[in-house]
Amino acid sequence: MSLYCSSLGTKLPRWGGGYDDAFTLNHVVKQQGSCSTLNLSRKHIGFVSKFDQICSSPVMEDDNKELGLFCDSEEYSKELEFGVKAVQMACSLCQRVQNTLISNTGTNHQVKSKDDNSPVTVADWSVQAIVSWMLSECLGNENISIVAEEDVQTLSKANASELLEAVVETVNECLGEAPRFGVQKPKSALGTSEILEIISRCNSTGGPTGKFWVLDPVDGTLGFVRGDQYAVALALIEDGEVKLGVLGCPNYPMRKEWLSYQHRYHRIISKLTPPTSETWDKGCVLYAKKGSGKAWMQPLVRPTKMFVWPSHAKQVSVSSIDNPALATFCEPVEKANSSHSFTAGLAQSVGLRKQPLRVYSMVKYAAIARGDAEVFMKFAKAGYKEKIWDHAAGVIIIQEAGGMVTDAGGLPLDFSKGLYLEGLDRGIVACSGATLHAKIIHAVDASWGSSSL
Ligand SMILES: Nc1ncnc2c1ncn2[C@@H]1O[C@H](COP(=O)(O)OS(=O)(=O)O)[C@@H](OP(=O)(O)O)[C@H]1O
Ligand SMILES: [Mg+2]
Ligand SMILES: [Mg+2]
Ligand SMILES: [Mg+2]
Repeated sequence: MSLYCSSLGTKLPRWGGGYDDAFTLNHVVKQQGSCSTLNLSRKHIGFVSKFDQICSSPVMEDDNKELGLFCDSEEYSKELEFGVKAVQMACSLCQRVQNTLISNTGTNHQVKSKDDNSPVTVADWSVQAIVSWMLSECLGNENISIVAEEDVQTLSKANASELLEAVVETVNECLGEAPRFGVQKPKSALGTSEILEIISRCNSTGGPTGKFWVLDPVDGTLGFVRGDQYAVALALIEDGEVKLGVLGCPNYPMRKEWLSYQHRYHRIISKLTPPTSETWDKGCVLYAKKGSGKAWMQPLVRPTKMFVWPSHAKQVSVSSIDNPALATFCEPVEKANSSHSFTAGLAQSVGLRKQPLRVYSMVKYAAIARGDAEVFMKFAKAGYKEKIWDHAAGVIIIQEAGGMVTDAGGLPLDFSKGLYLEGLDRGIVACSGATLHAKIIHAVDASWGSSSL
């Protein structure tokens, strides 16, 4: 493997490991055409200048070994690449399904109700099939273990043949597009039993050891069926720690103010910018790798365009606002999912003055990571156990973008205990910075006793 370097980057303002004299080495380009950015501390600066001098000429493999850095920076790089490709493909699938749902060309069989009355749609199962297929196909069948939200019980029922047919058609239509994302499509269309097997293969139960993926195929399904915000969330966990997060937000608006338009949003946007417009109006995929100190955002791949990894990514970081009066806090839309009255009390005691931004799905995590909001709080009813797929991708992306995510006791969320965030203290608090976070944690303690939660 040869590496080429074209420029020495800027001094980093912040360095996760505590170094204050670190640099970014930009544009290290592998022969295969994939790029990465490395963070180098003072002790590596000799190599940086060496790279700078040999600009555009190959670095010998021995140099790479000596640096010992490329191994680090390349850890999980294949997983990240195919995780992002899978989420990009899934977003494109979801957009098609949501368009048919809200234009009423979709029929009732595309949405079902689960035992807990929450909705599940053709898109939830189809995305789970696509991501499961992609990861197995591109990263090797034997290594893949996936924890995911959906199972095939409803789909396999005798009276669900129309639903199953719709899933098979949606999955194959999406796979037909695989070459646009740099992935070979299957030689022939996948059959019904194959698709059921691919979906049900995502039956890992997580835990403290080993490597597994965590997938929420459509997070905020309620928002999805209402033509509003939703997300596709994929994370990689190893030995109980989230290592990668990828969050697709197909309806994330170009202007943050439009986040609060809720279901009216879709109609407004389609009037302002018709889908044929050359200017892309909405949608992004965010991703981050543990310990990199960076989170990235890509636009969604436009229909008919080719996806080239990792081009067009832009770094995102959290807001610098730490004055509660200027901060925006977000929370779930549904009162059943988080107590609006408890967070209203907290907001008042902390001095958050703006109206809460109620948004479906992990788009709330995306809003914090992009710097469009400063606080996210969720306080579910007593007895509700938060699932790992509802948080893993969002947590790592906020952390790498410079923010903080803990439970209401100030402890990190524990992804090592299986399907649930066992031991979660009261609720989840995500903030752009430590000042706001400390104020909220303090306020929770002060008002918890008098709450009805
Ligand atoms: N009772 C209860 N309390 C708390 N949380 C619950 C509850 N029931 C479900 N869920 C999970 O909430 C996920 C959706 O969260 P949101 O933040 O999008 O909520 S909201 O729709 O905006 O109200 C939702 O994710 P999806 O099922 O992927 O949409 C659920 O996993
Ligand atoms: Mg969810
Ligand atoms: Mg879901
Ligand atoms: Mg669900």
